[in-house]
Amino acid sequence: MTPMESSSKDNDAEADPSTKNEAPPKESKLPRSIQTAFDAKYNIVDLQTPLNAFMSGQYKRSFAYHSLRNRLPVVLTNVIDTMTREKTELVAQYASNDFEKAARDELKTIIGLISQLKYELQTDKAFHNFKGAEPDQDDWNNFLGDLPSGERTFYRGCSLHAECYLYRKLYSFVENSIFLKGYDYFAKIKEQALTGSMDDVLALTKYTRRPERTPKFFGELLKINLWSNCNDAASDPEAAAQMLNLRVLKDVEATNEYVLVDHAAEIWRCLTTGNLKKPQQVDFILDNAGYELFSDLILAEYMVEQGMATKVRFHVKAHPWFVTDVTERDFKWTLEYLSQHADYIISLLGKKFMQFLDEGKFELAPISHFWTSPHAFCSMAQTDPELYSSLQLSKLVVFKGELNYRKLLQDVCWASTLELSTCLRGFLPSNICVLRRVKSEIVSGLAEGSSQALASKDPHWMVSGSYGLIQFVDGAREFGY
Ligand SMILES: O=P(O)(O)OC[C@H]1O[C@](O)(CO)[C@@H](O)[C@@H]1O
Repeated sequence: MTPMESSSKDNDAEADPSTKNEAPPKESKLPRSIQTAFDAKYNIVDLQTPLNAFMSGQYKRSFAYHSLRNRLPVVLTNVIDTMTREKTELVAQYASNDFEKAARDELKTIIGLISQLKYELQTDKAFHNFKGAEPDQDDWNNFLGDLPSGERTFYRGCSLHAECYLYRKLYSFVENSIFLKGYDYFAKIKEQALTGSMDDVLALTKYTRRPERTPKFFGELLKINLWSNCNDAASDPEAAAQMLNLRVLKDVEATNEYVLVDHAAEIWRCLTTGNLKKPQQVDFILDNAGYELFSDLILAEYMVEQGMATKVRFHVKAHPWFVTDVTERDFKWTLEYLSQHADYIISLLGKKFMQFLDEGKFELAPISHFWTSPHAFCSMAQTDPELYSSLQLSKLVVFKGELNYRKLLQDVCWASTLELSTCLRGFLPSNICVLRRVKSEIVSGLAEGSSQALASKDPHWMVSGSYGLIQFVDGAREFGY
């Protein structure tokens, strides 16, 4: 992969190789000699991701390398374990008695395909075309075909492409099966993410039953929402303790020092000015299920009840994705679960959300394969003009989480001081809001000197998940929205 040329240089990226872009090496379990042999074999260079380059596994000191080497193989192993563990249950659920043996054999084949995928990941093999009945097959195959030949493998390519490819391939095995179509190997993890957080859910419910229409309270809700993205625990124990959901609710202001950019006032202004008699739609590009989705629903409820939105549209993933991302089934399951909960106040709220859905105050956007494609968002207007136009109808598009952020920034390590609006490279269907915990070396819009100061305080600040961003880009300034 060729680093993108640019004259601008982020000094902190150059100053100390042990700071800005270093992955957390302490999590590696491999002896040094084996790692070295691996690195030599696959041309891994002992560098951080250069400024203006795509994130890629070829840079050993990057989070991308760490993810490909240590995290993604574990994801695949866990899926294999889940399928093996649930074999009997799955066969009973998906095949009638007559087909039990055939279903068992198919499951075995799928497990074999996943092992093969893991092997390809671990030996930096080339991406393969999709050859089944995938509805988004043409788009994927064209995309893969257009990649420069040197960027078609897991470690040589942009890590956004590699990760998306991995999750898409994984689903294709189930999707192209005879018996297991529709099976979500991540479903139980997602359900547990909610059922295991009911104390947090109850606390947030109580916290938000006082309808304060003030910018201050709205700002608090944005922060609560930002920190609700907690599937990857922060590595800094002090920060981690601060970000526990209940702790956040106890004292939201105490998390301020971890919010690196806070554009809450602009977001408030965007939703409370203009012709409020006209219908006003807000779109949420969702991230994770569990407590995070619950806090999305709470934020959306607030927007609707305070007249900031007449409708909130939720965009979900077309299939299991990045482990905990919300699919349509997860969304509906969540509302169902809440509405039937034994706690009266939670069940009332669940029923209220369902009623919002019936009344059109909440809406599930049509399923789009764009969100599970490898494309950066700057290509949306060309690759999915329909989706782009539908977002143009929105007053505000809220992008949740790390992966959406990486796609907004094309997975490029821009200089940390570059404005978000510049990094979007023309993607601006409407006003944009970003709520994101920083988990990889992709960032924008920081004040001069800020990344250097953070790096000297915590060398892992970019990958720890301890810091967050609440960013806003004003679509009106560009297009008179
Ligand atoms: O759920 P989120 O916030 O999108 O985080 C998932 C992302 O974070 C990472 O764990 C770190 O970048 C990636 O593997 C993945 O892109």
